[in-house]
Amino acid sequence: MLIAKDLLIDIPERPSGTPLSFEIKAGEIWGVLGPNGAGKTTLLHTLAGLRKPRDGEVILNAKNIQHMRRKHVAQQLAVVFQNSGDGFPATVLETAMIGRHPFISPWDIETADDLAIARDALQKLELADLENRLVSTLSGGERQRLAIATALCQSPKLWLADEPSNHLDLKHQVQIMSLLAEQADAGCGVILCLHDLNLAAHWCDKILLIYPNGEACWGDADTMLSVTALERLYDQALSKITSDGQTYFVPLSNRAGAP
Ligand SMILES: Nc1ncnc2c1ncn2[C@@H]1O[C@H](COP(=O)(O)OP(=O)(O)OP(=O)(O)O)[C@@H](O)[C@H]1O
Repeated sequence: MLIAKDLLIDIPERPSGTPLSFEIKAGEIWGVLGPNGAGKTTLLHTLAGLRKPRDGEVILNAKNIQHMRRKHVAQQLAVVFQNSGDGFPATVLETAMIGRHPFISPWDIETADDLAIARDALQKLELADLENRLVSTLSGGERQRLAIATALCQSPKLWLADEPSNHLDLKHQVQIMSLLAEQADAGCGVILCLHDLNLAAHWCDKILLIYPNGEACWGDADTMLSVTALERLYDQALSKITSDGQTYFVPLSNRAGAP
């Protein structure tokens, strides 16, 4: 679905690091992990064709994404940004409908089907009651769910989401990750930037670790999520706990009584 071919992301004044060569296949969930500033967002935007790579290519369904029209890219791929600004004043429903724009001709307006898709997405994200509210009045978690509802309206084959659990309470974190897993089960490819190692351990099939010096490595989640690799990645001592067959990573601190 999406192939990175000898890809070097372009972070000004930083060495190029490891060329990235991997394929995100239908049904896979990839987690991108790394400390603040390592380049996760830059990688996601490069994979989405929003930033030019320093070198190499991103191939979306057999075409170089840099040579594709943005509308054609948006018909296949949705991006959930880390912080979606307000832009111009719009209601929740109007914002969700933006997800239908790649499928609407320049002189056409949204159809009843588009409206039904948007309302269905708002329902799934528990935002139906807020459809007439201005986005500027939403809480952080509601905005995040709206960003995901808008992406859902795009019916993407590929999801690129930058910290999709941002601002979400525990129930909604699980709900969003379940939704993304359902999308993967239905044949989508999913790539997520994550700070939560436990979400990564529970939901991701593949992991890409990206270091501030540009080094990177990737592979199956089981092998990538080792304490040694993660401690080096974050420069932070960790403990790994297994309970009911699930793996959890806990940061260690020196505070008395802390884990
Ligand atoms: N236009 C720019 N000029 C110079 N440096 C930039 C520019 N854009 C981004 N950077 C730097 O590139 C690095 C990677 O940023 P990026 O947002 O990709 O990191 P990240 O891994 O997503 O971080 P976080 O976990 O904090 O969200 C950062 O050090 C950032 O300051």
